[in-house]
Amino acid sequence: MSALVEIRDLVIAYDGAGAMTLGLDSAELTVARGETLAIVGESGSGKTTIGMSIGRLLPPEARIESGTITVDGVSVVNADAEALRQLRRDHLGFVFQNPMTALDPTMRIERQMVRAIGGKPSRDAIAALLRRAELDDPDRVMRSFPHELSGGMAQRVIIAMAIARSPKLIIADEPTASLDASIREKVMETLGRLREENGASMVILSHDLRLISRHADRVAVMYGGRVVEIGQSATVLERPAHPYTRALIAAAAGNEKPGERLEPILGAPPVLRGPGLKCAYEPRCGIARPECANNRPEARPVAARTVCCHFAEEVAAATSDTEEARTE
Ligand SMILES: Nc1ncnc2c1ncn2[C@@H]1O[C@H](COP(=O)(O)OP(=O)(O)OP(=O)(O)O)[C@@H](O)[C@H]1O
Repeated sequence: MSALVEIRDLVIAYDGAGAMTLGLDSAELTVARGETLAIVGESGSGKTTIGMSIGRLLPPEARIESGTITVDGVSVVNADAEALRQLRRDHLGFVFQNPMTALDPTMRIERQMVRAIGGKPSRDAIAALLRRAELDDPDRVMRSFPHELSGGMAQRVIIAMAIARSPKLIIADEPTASLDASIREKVMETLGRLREENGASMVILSHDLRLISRHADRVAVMYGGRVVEIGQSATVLERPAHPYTRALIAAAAGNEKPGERLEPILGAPPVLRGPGLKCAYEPRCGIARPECANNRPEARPVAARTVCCHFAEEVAAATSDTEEARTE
């Protein structure tokens, strides 16, 4: 069966104050049916741009320069206003980072749920949906205004809204980042369970590598507006083949050994003013050679994943040696 989402050679530009910035530079991504795919990368790598491009929910200053995006075989790039509305309403569900800004502060939850479900749902139907999102006093929640709920409860309301029309794809942008650390895992579990019950796919945009290692089937690592490594979560996160993925893991909180400090990634991510002609990571890369500054690496299969690095075999071999030494 074909992939649910296919993004090919996508170039998106932002027209800012006097300068053009590329948000995506020939990005490629597929989301399989029923899978959970996490997109990771530093701030500015292009996660939001690629995630929001799936529903063409980009700000007005964004332009799709070239490339294709299809969801369930339908072109998102060429869709007219009505087709787009239908796609967003019937096939996509969104969970954003901050539930308090996603909810309307002036409206009780019941009315907001009615809008999300569509038609004239009964109170029982709304209560059942809230209960599925593990809100055990749905009557009280329905009567409440958003500010009367805790952050975790508000995010569960957003999750209930996101799955209300049984979407084929849930796009979750840092779904637990604004929540208390103690409830993040539980909210993620609810989201994952509802995704599974609905047979939907999910794309999670996140900085939290530990969270996604537990909840994503595959991981796409973005850098400089491209997916530079993509594969099964365990493969990519335990034995990275791109030097940037390796650096991202070494810099991730929770990965420090006792008495050791995290290794920050030196330098800053690029701000792209045009299509890259070389490896965008080259100025920060510890193993860069002249070839990296002269030729842009294209995506290719290496050690059971797809990676854009001229020296991916070398990185993969080094990381699997380290992994073996650690498990011996
Ligand atoms: N509205 C905008 N106007 C101009 N440039 C933008 C705009 N939105 C994003 N960009 C630029 O596009 C590039 C990709 O940004 P994007 O927001 O997609 O990254 P991100 O990985 O989602 O970052 P974050 O984790 O901070 O959300 C960056 O260089 C960013 O500065």
